[in-house]
Amino acid sequence: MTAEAGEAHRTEVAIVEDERNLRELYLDVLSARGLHVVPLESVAQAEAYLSQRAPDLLVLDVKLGDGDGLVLLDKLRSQGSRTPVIVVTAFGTVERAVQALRAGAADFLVKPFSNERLVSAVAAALEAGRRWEELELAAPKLEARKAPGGELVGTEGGLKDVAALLPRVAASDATVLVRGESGTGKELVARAIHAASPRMDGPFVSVNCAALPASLLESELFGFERGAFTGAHARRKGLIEAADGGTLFLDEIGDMALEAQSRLLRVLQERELTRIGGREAVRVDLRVISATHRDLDAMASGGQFRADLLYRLAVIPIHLPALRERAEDIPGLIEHFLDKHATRKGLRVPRPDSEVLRRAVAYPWPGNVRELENFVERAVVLGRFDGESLRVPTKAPPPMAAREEPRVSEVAPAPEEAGSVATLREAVARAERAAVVAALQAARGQKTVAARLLGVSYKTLFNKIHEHDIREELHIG
Ligand SMILES: Nc1ncnc2c1ncn2[C@@H]1O[C@H](COP(=O)(O)OP(=O)(O)OP(=O)(O)O)[C@@H](O)[C@H]1O
Repeated sequence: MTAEAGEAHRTEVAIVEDERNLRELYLDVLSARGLHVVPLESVAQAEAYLSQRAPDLLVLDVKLGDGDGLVLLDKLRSQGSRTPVIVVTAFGTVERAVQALRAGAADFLVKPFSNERLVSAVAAALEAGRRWEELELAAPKLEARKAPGGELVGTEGGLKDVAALLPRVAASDATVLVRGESGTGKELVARAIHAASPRMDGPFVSVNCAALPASLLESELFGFERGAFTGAHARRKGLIEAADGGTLFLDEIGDMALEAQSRLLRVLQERELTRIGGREAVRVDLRVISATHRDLDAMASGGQFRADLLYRLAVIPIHLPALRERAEDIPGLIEHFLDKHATRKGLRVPRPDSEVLRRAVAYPWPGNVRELENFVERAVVLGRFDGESLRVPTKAPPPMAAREEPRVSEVAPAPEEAGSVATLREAVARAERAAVVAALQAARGQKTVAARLLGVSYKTLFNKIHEHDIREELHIG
C-alpha cells in the first residue's frame, strides 16, 4: 500500500488554533491516537484548506488572530457543510460556547482542558458524525426545521404532503379537521396553520373537549348569562367568543356531547351563538380547526356524532401519519428535542448516541411524537457527563416487555468507576441512586416532577430516597 493510499483511509482532523504551543500540543495528542491532523493557524488558512478538503472533524478556536471562529462556523453551515466542529473557547466565555452550539457546533471545550478531554470530545464527535452518515440519518438542515410550521420537524420527510398543503390551507379560511393518533402533532399543525394564516395576529384558543364534563364544556365554550344556572352569578363570555378574530382549536372533537355539537353547528353555519341562558345572538368571526384520534365517520354512522357537523368540520381533512409510519423523521425529532430540552435546562446540547438512534428508529412509538419527546427529555435529565459530552442513556424506548437488564445500562457507571464495581447488585444500586439524585436535582427537589422524569410513581421515588439514604440537601440542585 502506498503512503498516499494509507493517508486516504485515515481520519482527518483539522485544528485551527493561533497559539503555536497549543496547536502543537493538540497535534501531538491527536496524532498519537492515529489521527491525521492538519494544523492551521488562522481563519484565512482554514478557509483556504476547507475550500479544498472536507475533514472528518474541525477543532476550531473562537478567538483567532485574523478573525472569529464562530463567523467561520456560521459560514460553513450556511454553505451546507456538515463537518462536525468542536469549538474551543477561552475560560469565561461560556456564552460564546452556547452561541457556538446554536450555530451548529457538535461540542465545545473551555480552556484550559486536559488532553483526555480533548481526546474524548474528538472521539465522541467523530463517532457521532460517522454514525449519522452510516445510518443515513443525517438530521434535517436547520432551515428545514424552520420551514412553514415553525417547530414542525419532518416537513421534508414523513410530513412532506402535510407541509405542502399548509400554505394553501393557512391562506384559506376553511375549517380543518386534523386526524391522527394521539401524540402525532395535531395541535402543533393547528398552531402552524394559525400562525401562517391571515388571522395570525388574532388569538389561538385551544379547547380539549375530552377534558371537561359535557355541561361544563358547553358553558366554557358558549359562555352564559347571569342566572343561567346555579352559580352563574355574572355573565361570562365563552371561549368561542374569546377566539373572535382568530382560530378556535377543538381537540378531541369526537368527545363532544351531541347537544354541544348542535350549538357548534350553528356557529359554523351562521357565525353566531347564543350564550347559555341567553337569547341574544352574538356574532363571531373565527376559523375552526378540530382534531380527533377517533373514527368520526363510524361515529356518524352510529349516531354518536352529527353527520352534518362532520361535513362542516372536515372541509379540509388532514391526516397525520403515526410516527412508526415515518421512522425517517425520528432522528430529526430526536435532535430537535435534544436541542429544545437541553437548551431549556441550560445544558450543552448532546449528540444522540448511535445505539439510541438505532433503537429509536426500530421502535414503534405507540404514543407517537409525544412519547418520543418524553423519552428525550428524560434522557437529557438522566444523561451522564462523560468529560464534556452528555451521553444519552442507552435505554431502548420502552417497548419491551422482554428487556431483562434494562436500567443498568441506562445510567451505567462512567468508565473510570467501572473497575470498582464489585457485584451486579451494587452496580444497580449505585446507578439507581445516581439516577434518583440526578432527577431530584433536575427537578429542583420537586418529588412529583422527579418521579415523572424517572418514570416511577411518587411512592416508589419516596421509597428509593429512603432506601438509598439520600439526604434532604441533595434534593435541591
Ligand atoms: N412534527 C413535529 N415536530 C416537532 N414537534 C412535534 C411534532 N409533532 C409533535 N410534536 C410535539 O409532540 C408533542 C405532542 O404533539 P401534539 O400535542 O401536537 O399532539 P396531538 O396529536 O395533538 O396529541 P393529542 O391527540 O394527544 O392531543 C408536542 O410537544 C409537540 O410539540
